[in-house]
Amino acid sequence: MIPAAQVSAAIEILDDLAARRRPVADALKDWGASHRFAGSKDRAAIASLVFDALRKRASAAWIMGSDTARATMLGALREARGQDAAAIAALCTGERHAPPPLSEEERARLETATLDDAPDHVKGDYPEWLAERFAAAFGDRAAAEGAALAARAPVDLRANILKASREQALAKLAHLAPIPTPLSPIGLRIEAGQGRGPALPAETAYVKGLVEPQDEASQLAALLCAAAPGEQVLDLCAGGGGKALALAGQMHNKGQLYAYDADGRRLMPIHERLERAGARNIQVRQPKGKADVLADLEGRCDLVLIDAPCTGTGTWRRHPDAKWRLAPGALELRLKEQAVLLEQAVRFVRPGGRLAYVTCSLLREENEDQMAGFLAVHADFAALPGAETAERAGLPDLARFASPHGAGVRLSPASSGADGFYVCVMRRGGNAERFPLPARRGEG
Ligand SMILES: C[S@@+](CC[C@H](N)C(=O)[O-])C[C@H]1O[C@@H](n2cnc3c(N)ncnc32)[C@H](O)[C@@H]1O
Repeated sequence: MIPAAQVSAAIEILDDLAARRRPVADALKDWGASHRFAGSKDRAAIASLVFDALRKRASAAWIMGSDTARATMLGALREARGQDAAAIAALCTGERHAPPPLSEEERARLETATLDDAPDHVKGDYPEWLAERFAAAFGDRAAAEGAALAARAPVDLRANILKASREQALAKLAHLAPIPTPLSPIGLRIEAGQGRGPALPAETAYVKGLVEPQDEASQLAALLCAAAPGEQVLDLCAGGGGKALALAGQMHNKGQLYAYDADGRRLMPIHERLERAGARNIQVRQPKGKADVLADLEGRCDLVLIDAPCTGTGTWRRHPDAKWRLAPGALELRLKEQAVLLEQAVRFVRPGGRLAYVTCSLLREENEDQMAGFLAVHADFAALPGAETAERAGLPDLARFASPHGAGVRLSPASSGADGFYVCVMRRGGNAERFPLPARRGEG
């Protein structure tokens, strides 16, 4: 397909999304099924255009003065890809499946429209209903934070230190030109291009378990829990096991990690991942109807991790359709689930043990406010200041990400280049001496 035809296809898919309000992956899949002539490179290019249009949906519509699929795509070619009016006009010839030519108004807008007078939620490409919450989280940096969440994300990998050091993983993947991540001592980064990312499942380093895909912020969230070899750890929301695998690495396969999730189906990928990673200290606890499958862990855990269900506002770079599909009701639901989980976790934390609460959200209600609510009724828990959490995890550089709004550490793409994440480690009253010092990081 010629590039202009790819743009036409992207506009068609954006139209479909607007009409049916469904996940972008479904719309792309359906388009592929009904256009079998399109090869994998074309599909990847079209998907990339659609994703860019979704990332910049509000700002593109603002500069074009319209929120039709065509206007959004044309505006995004400028806003996301830096194409000028002449380059966009050259695509819109109306010939051979190309979009129809630019109207005079479209051309003028592409040449001169600016975001100068746009409100923050347009400058930052986030939903208007979240404007107040972004302002509460970031003050006058809300638009800049939103804009960073509307950029493309790099591909981050975690070196699986059970099998290889970061240096060894970098060498094995040298043909992909990875660089070390700036904050995680075990991360590798492959910068984002416009096309397809690396075909990771075909890489020997991946097949052999030397690396796992994991955003740098998610790696840091696990590292900040400072799980130590020999500990008893419960991952209460283990899902596909991303954090559990990182924790097993920290523990050097020593001690025991219990991986549980209320939704047993979400645990399914974990078994194959454990195998590949060579993680031998993880016991998967599958939910079994009403049975209390974690009863034996009561009061025994050195560390309980809640990787909580959340709005995912911190991961919008990777899921740009999610920000427009997020509804206020979903936020309310997540807040309730988080509060329930915090209560459920309490019974497993031994005196002197830690409770780590993690979200990939940037909203205060899901983070600092949720912690304040919990701590207000659990006097036996105390939040470690963000700087101390960083220090104890052997990552003193992260002290600068201590949340300005309360307990915990907050990362965002604008502040750190990684996804948005929030981590709060709390200690339960008791023998503080037993809080172990972290193991040395990065050992192969
Ligand atoms: C953010 S995801 C976990 C991601 C996972 N830890 C990872 O790193 O790949 C949140 C998980 O919490 C689970 N969950 C929600 N409520 C729960 C509850 N009350 N008890 C246990 N798990 C719950 C969901 O099923 C979901 O898999």
